[in-house]
Amino acid sequence: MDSLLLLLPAQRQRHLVAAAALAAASAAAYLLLRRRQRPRPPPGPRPWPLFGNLFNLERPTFLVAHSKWRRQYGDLVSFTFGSRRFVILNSYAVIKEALTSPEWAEVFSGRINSPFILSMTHGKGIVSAEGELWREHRRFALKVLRDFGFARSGTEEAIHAELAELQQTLDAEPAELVPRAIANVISVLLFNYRAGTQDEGFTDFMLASQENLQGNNIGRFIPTAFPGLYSIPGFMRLLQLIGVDVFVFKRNIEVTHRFCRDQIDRHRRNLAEVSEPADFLDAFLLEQQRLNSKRSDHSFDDFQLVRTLTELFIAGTDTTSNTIRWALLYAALHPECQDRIAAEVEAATGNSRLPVYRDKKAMHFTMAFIDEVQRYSTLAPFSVGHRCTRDIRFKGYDISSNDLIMVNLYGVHHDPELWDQPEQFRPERFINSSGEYETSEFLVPFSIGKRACLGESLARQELFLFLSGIFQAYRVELHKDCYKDLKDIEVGSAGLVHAPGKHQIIFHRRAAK
Ligand code: HEM
Repeated sequence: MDSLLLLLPAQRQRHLVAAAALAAASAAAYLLLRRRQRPRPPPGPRPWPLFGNLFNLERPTFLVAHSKWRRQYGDLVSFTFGSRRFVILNSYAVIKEALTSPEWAEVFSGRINSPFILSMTHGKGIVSAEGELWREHRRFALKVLRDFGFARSGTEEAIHAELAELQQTLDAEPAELVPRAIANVISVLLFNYRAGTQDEGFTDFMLASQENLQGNNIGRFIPTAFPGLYSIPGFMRLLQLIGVDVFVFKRNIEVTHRFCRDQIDRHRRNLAEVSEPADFLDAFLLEQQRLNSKRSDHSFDDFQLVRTLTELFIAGTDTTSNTIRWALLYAALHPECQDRIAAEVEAATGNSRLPVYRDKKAMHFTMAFIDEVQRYSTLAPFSVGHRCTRDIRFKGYDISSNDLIMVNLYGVHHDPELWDQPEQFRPERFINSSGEYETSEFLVPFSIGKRACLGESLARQELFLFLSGIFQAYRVELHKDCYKDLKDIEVGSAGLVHAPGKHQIIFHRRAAK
């Protein structure tokens, strides 16, 4: 080869050597670039072909992610389920950076883009919407609900109507009555509709919402986790036929949509007589009417309304009522807490009236107890799934816009670097050295950033009024047969909502002093 080269004129020799060097450099650069460009997802357990990490998903995953995976892989973890990758934001620092920093907050504000979910939601509503549609309707909902008195007396009135009834009846049918009372509060705000216990349509609506938030049957995740299988015509029906209930989510959504459509029809029939909106639905229809008279290309259409009502109802019922279930459970396990709350209510009200929201200023222990319940139980352990609106490189790892982002709020609330003995239930951690209630930056049950819970002020008001009102009237006890299952009760469900396991609370009426 060398001798052949020497036969060529000197200039040709130089050209050939230069060309060979160039080719070698290009090949090296190409290989390096390919290596660089191969996506580098956050670390996590090794996936199996086809199934991903299905077999690594010990339940409940949020407990594992917080303790085992964080130790093994760190603050950013990924795993796959089917063909979808999940990325867990696994520490407070990473969550704060992703959801609130000017650089990342907007990018991390997307929602899941699964074709199955989109076939039901069409990307409408607030929870499921993205971009300008989401911003416009989040703003509208916040304004309307604030006008109706989120955190003001309008809501207090609706809560008091339920509370007064609970104080009379709770010892009769407790498991059924608290969720119904909470559902009625949001129903009055949305539809100006308060359901009785015999209202079957409302009960179906409640149960369908409940099942979609709490259910953890694996079948319902299949169409989202395996979009490829979902798009094979008839495959989902085949799974359904062999007993895998892939359509439970869809059936429940249809029940909730039907209920909302009936409410819309009822309101529309009376709209001509409405000058001041009595509820959210009226306010939306009036806005729709106003926009219709100006232009046709607005986003206040009927399906957007159906989705918004459904989402507000679902988001506003099971969340608050399960937080109250956790609170009653911990109060039963720590009886001194309920006595201290009852004493604070008595000092504030003389037990001659129901508690009002401004009483909270003097009820330090009650506020600390509620914070501790929210920390310890963490009702939405992984928040609601987010998505990045574009492919990004974040903290040295690649995250695709198709990845589902899980925000490990449970991990934050049980992080030993942030809390002293986090596995102990201890409301006093929220009482400062002056004996006053003081919350913590690290308590984030409603999440943080642009997507943070829209109903936070309503939820806070409900938790305070319902709990202080219940302990004003009752002392609670866990049924003695439940103690043997206490561990399972406390681990609870592993759906979107973390609900306590099945148990029974007994209500004893407090003796009037
Ligand atoms: C104790 C009760 C509640 C808890 C713990 C809770 C928690 C949460 C969490 C963690 C999120 C997800 C935030 C995110 O994606 O980063 C959320 C979103 C949301 N919540 Fe709540 N929530 C509660 C009550 C309510 C109530 C009463 C309403 C009723 C109006 C409500 C309406 C919403 C809505 C509409 C969203 C979606 C916001 C958006 O996507 O822009 N929530 N909530």
